[in-house]
Amino acid sequence: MKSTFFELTLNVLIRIIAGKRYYGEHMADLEEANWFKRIVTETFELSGATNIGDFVPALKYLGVRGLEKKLVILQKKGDGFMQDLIEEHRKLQSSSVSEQKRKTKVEVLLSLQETEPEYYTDEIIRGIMQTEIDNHIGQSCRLLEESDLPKLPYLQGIISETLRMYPTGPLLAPHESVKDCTVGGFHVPRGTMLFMNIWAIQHNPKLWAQPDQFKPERFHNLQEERDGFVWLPFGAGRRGCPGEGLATRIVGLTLGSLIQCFEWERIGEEMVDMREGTGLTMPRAQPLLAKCRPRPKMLALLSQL
Ligand code: HEM
Repeated sequence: MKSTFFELTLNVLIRIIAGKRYYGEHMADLEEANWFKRIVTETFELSGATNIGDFVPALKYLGVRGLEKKLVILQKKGDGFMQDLIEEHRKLQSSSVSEQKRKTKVEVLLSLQETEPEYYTDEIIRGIMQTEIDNHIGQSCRLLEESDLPKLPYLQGIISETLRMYPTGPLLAPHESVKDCTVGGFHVPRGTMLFMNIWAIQHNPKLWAQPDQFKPERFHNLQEERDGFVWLPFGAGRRGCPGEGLATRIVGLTLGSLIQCFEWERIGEEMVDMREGTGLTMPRAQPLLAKCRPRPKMLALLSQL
């Protein structure tokens, strides 16, 4: 499932950015797809790595800057990739682009560049595109649509409960205090790096009844979990995740469609291994393998896709 979901995620991102797809039918250049995949994979690997220089600053002066050097090289690769996309769109724009066509993000940014060239430089456009990257019923005669999601509270509960027990970013992103402050009686000097252990908050038995049990129904009508800062898989506040709306829709639509269209089974008698591996986004220790077959009632619809 991991490689399939990875390809889906890359397709969603590149369709928003440049209006093309890398996997499945009507795919663009395979070499370009692999290059994009490598940049995204490396970004996650390097962002999850510990920079020893952050904890022992003296090492920086001794020249131990391995991670920093790798990040600079990665930034250059990302810049090159984005610049190629910008050039490709420029060429397309100068040929004939129908006004009716829905615009990709690069097209919108390039048209802004025409009106405000001082602000929307190529460098700014590359930065905006990359931020997006760093950072998605029953059996009926139609496929699940985004507009169905608000009517599916249990599906939403499954997603919220999964993000409670297995938060993708268990320590959120590192934050730094801009000035001295006092939090819960503790003095926090300016420039302190803060990690929020949301894994611990979301498993705290004082806040959650039977925290180690998977109970999607606990989220039924429970908006206050969010307001009480006890459910924080997307962080909160000004530096909270700007992709939350997109992510919850894509995850809801993907999971809902997989349940709607297929019957799922484990590959053997053993329960699914839920142990956690290491990495920035808390991957599974063992990628998920599962068996699926189309639901008989969905065969006709699936064969038309
Ligand atoms: C299930 C999917 C996702 C989860 C669980 C998630 C979670 C998070 C978390 C925990 C943070 C750090 C927040 C903090 O430190 O307070 C974050 C930041 C961020 N996320 Fe997401 N995210 C998801 C999907 C996305 C998507 C789809 C995008 C963009 C298309 C995105 C873009 C970003 C960006 C740009 C930041 C940095 C925000 C900043 O520093 O101001 N995320 N995300």
